[in-house]
Amino acid sequence: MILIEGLSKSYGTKNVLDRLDLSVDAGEIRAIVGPSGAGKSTLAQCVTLLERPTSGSVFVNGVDLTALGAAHLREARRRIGTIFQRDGLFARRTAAANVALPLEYLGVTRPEIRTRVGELLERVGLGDRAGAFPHELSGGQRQRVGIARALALRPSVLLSDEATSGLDPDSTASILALLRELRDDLGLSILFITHEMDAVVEVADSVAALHDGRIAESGTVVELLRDPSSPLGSLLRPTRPYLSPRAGDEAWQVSYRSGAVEPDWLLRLGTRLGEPISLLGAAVETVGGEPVGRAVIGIPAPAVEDLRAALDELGLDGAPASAVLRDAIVLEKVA
Ligand SMILES: Nc1ncnc2c1ncn2[C@@H]1O[C@H](COP(=O)(O)OP(=O)(O)OP(=O)(O)O)[C@@H](O)[C@H]1O
Repeated sequence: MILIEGLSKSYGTKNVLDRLDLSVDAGEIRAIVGPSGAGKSTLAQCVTLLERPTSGSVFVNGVDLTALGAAHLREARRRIGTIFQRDGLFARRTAAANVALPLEYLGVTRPEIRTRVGELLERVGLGDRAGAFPHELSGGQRQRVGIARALALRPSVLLSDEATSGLDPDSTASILALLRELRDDLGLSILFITHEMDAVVEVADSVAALHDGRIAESGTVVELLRDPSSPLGSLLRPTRPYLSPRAGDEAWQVSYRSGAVEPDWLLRLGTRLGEPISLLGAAVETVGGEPVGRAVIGIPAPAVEDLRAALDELGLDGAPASAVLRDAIVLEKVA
């Protein structure tokens, strides 16, 4: 697991990370989001200590990397695999030879390398492309080779910095599925840095938004999506343009508090309030196996007073749509 405590990083007078606390458990994918320049890559580099933190500690599997000397740090880094947006493969080496590289550096014997590389390429679904050169592979396949290479030294932690950025939707989906497999099969702690909110919802268990070098908001993806007042939740699944409410109606955003919401809740709400409720927009989906739903509904003004209690009875949370959208826009601008 990764445990980051009070991590600060400055470049000269510029404070990029400011007393940041963060953890990623074994078998957890934790996403880090934030706009360009928020410090996401700096965070990844501080975890491997490629950038030395100005202060604070980085524990990987209980060992404080900041306290290690050069030799022990080199050894500890083997437990951390990294994948980046650019696959970083050597063009003149085959897929197999690229994956073999970390093992060669370590002096592993040739027969052992052959066996291990075969296993790794199978693991990432490229068992039949061992002899292919990078230019003969698709972007998604090259990224898979990069992942196989990152796994060569059996890391317990994987840092993924924009690994799906620039890939086509199919390749992105296959890389995300592979990351989930690695989380589940190998129990990896995966720090997943991205600016792609759909990828976060697709793959991450939890997510933290970086803002001014600190965590502005964090939580499990499902919790955030279920919280109608969460700016990060609204950033993950932005409310799409919705229909205008009828004259005299107010627009409210509601969300499922749990998976136990009855599918005919809209009808029940109208009956309970004795007023016609209109559906202005909705998205209901399964995230990490959990039902998650958000909708914008139009409520006749006289019914608003009873609305919260009625929503509560149905297992729904609600907030005026304008306030939720305003907060989300603020977070998007500042984060
Ligand atoms: N070696 C460095 N020296 C000085 N400043 C740096 C250095 N590396 C990063 N920075 C600054 O630190 C800030 C955070 O950069 P970082 O690359 O971590 O952001 P990011 O959130 O990963 O951005 P992006 O999404 O564009 O990759 C930026 O203002 C950047 O200019």
